[in-house]
Order: sequence, then C-alpha cells, then structure tokens
Amino acid sequence: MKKKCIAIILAAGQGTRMGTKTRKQYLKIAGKPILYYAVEVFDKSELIDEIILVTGAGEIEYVRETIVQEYGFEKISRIVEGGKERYDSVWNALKTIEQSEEDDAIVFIHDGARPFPDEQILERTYEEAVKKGACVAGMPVKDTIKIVDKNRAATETPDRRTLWIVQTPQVFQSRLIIEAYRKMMRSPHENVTDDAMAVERMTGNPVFLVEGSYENIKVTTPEDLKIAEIFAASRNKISR
Ligand SMILES: Nc1ccn([C@@H]2O[C@H](COP(=O)(O)OP(=O)(O)OP(=O)(O)O)[C@@H](O)[C@H]2O)c(=O)n1
Ligand SMILES: C[C@](O)(CO)[C@H](O)COP(=O)(O)O
Repeated sequence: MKKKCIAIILAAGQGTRMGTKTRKQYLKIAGKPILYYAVEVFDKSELIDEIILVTGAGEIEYVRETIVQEYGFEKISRIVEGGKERYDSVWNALKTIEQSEEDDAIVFIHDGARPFPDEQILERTYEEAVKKGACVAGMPVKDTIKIVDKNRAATETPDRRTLWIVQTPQVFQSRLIIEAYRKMMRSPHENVTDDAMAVERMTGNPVFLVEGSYENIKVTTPEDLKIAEIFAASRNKISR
C-alpha cells in the first residue's frame, strides 16, 4: 500500500549569495517566481498528499497570496515560519508533522530554491526511502575535486568515482528523520548543510544516493539565474 507522502518545501532563506533586494525565491524566471516551479512539481505529483511550505518571518500572508492563491495550488496544508538556519526551518516543519502523529509517512524535504525536480525523481526517491528509510537525490560530479588547506594548496584529489553532488529532495521515513533532528537539535550542530547529515550523525541508518538530474540545480548566485531562465522557459512550454 502506498504510504502517505508529505513534502516540506523550504523558502525561508535570505539569499545572501544572490545579493538581490527581492529574496531569490520570489525572483521571477520566465514570468513566474522561482518558488512556484518546485511547488508545482510536488502539487501535481500523484505521490504527494500534503505540502508544508516554510517561509520567512512575516511572509506567510504574502506567500499565501502570491504563490498559493495566485497559482491555485491545492495540496499546501500548512505555511510555517522558518528559522535562522536551514536546519531550524526544517525542524519547525518537522515539529508540525510530529504533532500530527504522522509516524509512518514518507517525508520529502526540498529546497524552494531548487526549481526543477521532476516526477521521476520523486518516484525514485520514494521507492528507495520506503525500502531503506533514508535517501537523497544526487548526481556524480563532472569535475575533478581537490581538497585544499588554508593556503589553498591542494592536499588531496579524491577518486572522482566516489563523489556525488547532493541535491534535494532528501527523503525519509518520518519517524527516522524526526528522531534524527530531535537528537541533533539537542547537540552541537553547526555546519549542518543537509538533512542527510542529521541521519548520518544521529542514527545508525545509512543514507543512500538516488539519481537526481543535472537540471535539478539550486539557484544560488546570479549566474544560476541565466541557466534557470532557460530551464523554466522549456518547462512552461511543456506544461502549456
Ligand atoms: N534559514 C533558512 C535557510 C535556508 N532555507 C532554504 O533552504 C534552501 C537552500 O538554501 P540556500 O540556497 O543556501 O538559500 P539561502 O540560505 O537563501 O542562501 P544564502 O546561503 O546565499 O543566504 C533555500 O530554498 C532556502 O530558502 C530556509 O528555508 N531557511
Ligand atoms: C541541501 C542542499 O541543497 C544540498 O546540496 C544544500 O546543502 C543546501 O544549501 P545550503 O546553501 O548549504 O544552505
């Protein structure tokens, strides 16, 4: 039987590296806000039952009007205020899942600044999370990676065949991710940049990599906007 699927879509970041006045999740690409694109994929997916949107302090009404009502999304059950760091925002959303006692659901955690996931990625990560409890979308790195010291001298060149870039969605059995976050939030947790790290550090459950896509980029710095514009235009053409 299909498990209940809850998506947490994160949009409470500051967009410091983008450096625009309007926070990057609300910048328009091909005529629509960046946040719209990811929400659309989850809202349309037959797998997903519910979406929790996480936004910045004081932005709940703005997001309700400009995203939820403007585009007629139907699965957004809650809009939650985020926190200072990405993990604070995730934890605020997970606490609402814990309160509603969804302990056998599958939780998809996705960056709102990552506009181009697709249905196949949701399906692949769902299957793996049901089987193994924890997985993340990712892709093999295309470049050679060097580890450098504080003088920027290369100290190591890891074997590229062992390296993947990590994306979202990061997908977990609800009990596992809530337990991992609860423990992590009680211990030192600086430099935690993804959800898998909570599971890796706080539980014995391995996290598996599942093929994402090279189109599933995170819009982080201004040059990403140019690439995103091209992908967004082609998505708009397909969904018309
Ligand atoms: N306190 C935070 C920080 C980040 N995010 C979200 O997490 C995702 C990934 O973060 P990133 O791309 O690094 O976004 P920002 O934190 O906004 O960017 P920056 O680090 O440049 O400030 C984004 O969708 C962002 O909105 C969030 O919900 N709450
Ligand atoms: C979770 C993540 O998207 C994986 O690549 C990423 O680590 C989050 O972005 P941040 O810039 O580290 O907050």
